[in-house]
Amino acid sequence: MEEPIVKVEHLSHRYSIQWAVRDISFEIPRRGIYGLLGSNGAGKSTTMNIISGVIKQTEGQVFIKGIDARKRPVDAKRHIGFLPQKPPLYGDLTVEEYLIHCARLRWVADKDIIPAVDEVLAKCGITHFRKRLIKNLSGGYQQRVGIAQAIVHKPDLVIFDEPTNGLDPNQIMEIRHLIRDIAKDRTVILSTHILTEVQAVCDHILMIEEGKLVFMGTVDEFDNYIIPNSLYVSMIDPPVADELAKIEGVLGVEELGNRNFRIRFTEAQEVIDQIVKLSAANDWRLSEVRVEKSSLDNIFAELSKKAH
Ligand SMILES: Nc1ncnc2c1ncn2[C@@H]1O[C@H](COP(=O)(O)OP(=O)(O)OP(=O)(O)O)[C@@H](O)[C@H]1O
Repeated sequence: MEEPIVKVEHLSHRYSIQWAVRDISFEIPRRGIYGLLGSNGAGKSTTMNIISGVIKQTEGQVFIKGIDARKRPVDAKRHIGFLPQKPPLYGDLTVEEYLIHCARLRWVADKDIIPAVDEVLAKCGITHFRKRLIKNLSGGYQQRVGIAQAIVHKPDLVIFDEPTNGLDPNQIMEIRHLIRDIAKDRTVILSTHILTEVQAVCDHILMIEEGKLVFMGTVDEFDNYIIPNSLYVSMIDPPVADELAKIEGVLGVEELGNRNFRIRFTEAQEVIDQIVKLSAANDWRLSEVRVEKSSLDNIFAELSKKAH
C-alpha cells in the first residue's frame, strides 16, 4: 500500500513554557488541497514549520511519504516545498538568479537547473520578469516568486503559509488560481484564518484551535457538521410569538422584527407542515419559510467553542 504523503502522530510543540500545538494526529493520504484553518495564534504556522522541517517538534512524529522527518530530515525535505508566511526572498537578486540559487539548494542536478527554472517561471506567470530585481516587483508578483521557489524541485507536497495575506483582491484571485493549478499534480496544504479562502480553494479542511485539531473532513462535511436547527419564517399577518411557540416540535421562537421569526425545531419537516396548515386555517398569510443553514462562520464559532 502507498504511504500517505503526510502522517502526523501525537505532535506537540512548546515554546519555552507555552504549548503552541498539543497532541495533533492526522494523515493526508492522497492528492488535493488541504486547508489548515484556525484563528490567529491557533498553531497553524507552528504545525507547518514542523512538517516542513523548519523547527523540530517537542513531541510526536512526522512522516513524509513514510520517511521519519526527524531522523532523516534531508530525505524528507526533498519531497517538500514550503512558502513561509514571510517569503524568503532576496531583493537584490533577479528572479532568475534567485530561482537558480533555490534549485541548487534543493538538490536539483546541475544539468536540470535551467529547464526547471524555465518551467517554474512559465507555470507562475513570471517569465517576462526573469531579469527583474525581486525588490522591484509588486507584492503579488513577489508572492509568485515565493511560490516558484517552493515548487522548483517538483516536490510531491507543497505547503503554503497564509499565501494570500496582504494581497489585493485581484492578486488574491490570481494566486488562488495558481495554487489550484499547482495542486493538479501534487498535494497542497495551505494555512489561512479566512473561511472563504478555504471554501474557494480547498477540498479538505483541518481545523486547529488552541493547538488542538478540532475537525478534519471535506469542505462539504465541514459545512454540514452542524445540523441546521432553525427555520426562517415570514408572515404578512402573523400571530403573537407565543402562539407559534405552542406548535408541536417547536423549541423556541425569536422575533426578528418586520413580521419575521426564527423558529428552532426538533424535526424540520413536521414543524413546516404544521406552520403551513395553521397559516392556512388562521389566515396568517405565510410568505416565506426556509431551513437556515449554518454559515461557515457559525460553524467556525461552534467548533472553536468545542475546543475549549
Ligand atoms: N517563536 C515563538 N516563541 C514563542 N511563542 C511563539 C513563537 N511562535 C509562535 N508562538 C506562540 O505559539 C502560538 C501558536 O502560534 P502560531 O504562529 O503557530 O499560530 P498561527 O495559527 O499560525 O497564528 P497566526 O495566523 O497569527 O500566525 C501562539 O500563541 C504564538 O504566540
